[in-house]
Amino acid sequence: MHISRLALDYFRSWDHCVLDLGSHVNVLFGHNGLGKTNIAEAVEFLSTGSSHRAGSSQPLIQHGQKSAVIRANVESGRDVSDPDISGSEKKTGTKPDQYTVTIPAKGANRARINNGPALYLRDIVGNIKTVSFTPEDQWLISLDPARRRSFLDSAGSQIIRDYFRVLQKYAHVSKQRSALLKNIANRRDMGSSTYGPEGDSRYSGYSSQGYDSQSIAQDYSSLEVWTGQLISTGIELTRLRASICDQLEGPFSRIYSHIAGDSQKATLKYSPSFTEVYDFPDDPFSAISSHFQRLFEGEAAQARNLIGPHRDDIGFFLNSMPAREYASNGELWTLALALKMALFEVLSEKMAAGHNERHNDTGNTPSDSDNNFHGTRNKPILILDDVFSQLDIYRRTKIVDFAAGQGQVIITAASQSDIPDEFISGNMDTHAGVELIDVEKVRDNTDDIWGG
Ligand SMILES: Nc1ncnc2c1ncn2[C@@H]1O[C@H](COP(=O)(O)OP(=O)(O)OP(=O)(O)O)[C@@H](O)[C@H]1O
Repeated sequence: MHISRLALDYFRSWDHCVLDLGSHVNVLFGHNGLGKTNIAEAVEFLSTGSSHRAGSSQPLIQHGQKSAVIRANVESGRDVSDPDISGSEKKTGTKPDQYTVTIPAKGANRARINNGPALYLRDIVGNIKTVSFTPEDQWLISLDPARRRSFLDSAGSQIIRDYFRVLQKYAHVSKQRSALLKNIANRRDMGSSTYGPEGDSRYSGYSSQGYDSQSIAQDYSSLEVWTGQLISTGIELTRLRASICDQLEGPFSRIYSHIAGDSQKATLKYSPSFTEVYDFPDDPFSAISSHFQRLFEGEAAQARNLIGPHRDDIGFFLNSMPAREYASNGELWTLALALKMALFEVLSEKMAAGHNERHNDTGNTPSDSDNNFHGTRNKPILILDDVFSQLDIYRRTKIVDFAAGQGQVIITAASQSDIPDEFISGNMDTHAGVELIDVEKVRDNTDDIWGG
């Protein structure tokens, strides 16, 4: 799988840009602040529906614009006999699929494949598989849990088809519930006297001033509804995340030992907020519901959801010791590299399995062109965003070795001298050549030459 052409309109610093990419190594170079990472980020967003640099899609839209658009021609080497993934027409050639994603300042993100119907972003997330290595990886294991959740979400959205939908639903429910808790907290603050209609202890703490018993009852029943939805969606998300961690753990441990030496044992452990999903696997709902009841006073006082998958984490252990507390900087880096490489391996296996399934379904044997494509077709796109200037020679070599013989690789660097020689000279075990892309020239290219 690779992107042969990428076009951006009003995406971050780009007014318009059209960029042709090669099927193997693409080196995007140019001075600081030119927009290289923005290009890599657009590919990441197309793939995962999120960006490791932004908590929402708002910063992706150029200042002052109403929307941003990402378009990509995606070559997946689909057979002539494979159904068109947009469902709109039967393909008769090997034309790429054209993906278009529109990110509006207001309203839901929209997507389209070829001339198919308008879709939601969630309908296409995970179709284009990518794994990004970024300078921020050095903090992935050691700093705040939000980074590890973001990794889990990016991995989950690509490994499990339904993951992104469940994640979006959970985010929505969690936002509604915390807004309601804020209302409750505000109303409680409106006065000091305690109000308890018909002596119902559930309402203790509510103020009687400016807040009638009907509103209190309404708040309370809304809270029960949102709590129920938070629990059921949260259980679903927890189970999906547990499955993602299960799938990553084996490759992660093996790859870490391969890099750091056989005596070094690294493990990872999913640490869900809803521990009840493990403690009461048959019926976690009632146990979590009781937990929420016990937390009500705290939630109302702090006006936020105190438990749920938005508090999840992954623990990393090195020789049974928690890596956050014991690992050296170098080891933390290596753990992150091994984690990303493990994701790459899991995604490659999924792609190969999907490819074989399609052939089994159609009864077709792979064509010659398919066999030629096979090496890159079943590999995610590898994004190496400004990593080489940050890495020591040992880890640089590990990444170079890893990228050799993979599918499409998109590398960004401020200077060509940051790129290891192996990439520039193209003497790796490559399927195609190396494209050197001067981003300054891309910036100059504002004509709309998108041809599809
Ligand atoms: N929403 C936005 N609207 C306009 N400009 C933006 C927006 N978001 C980011 N930028 C600009 O994009 C530029 C950064 O681009 P990017 O991070 O891609 O640079 P880079 O070429 O990767 O640089 P470096 O080599 O320093 O990493 C900054 O000048 C920033 O101000």
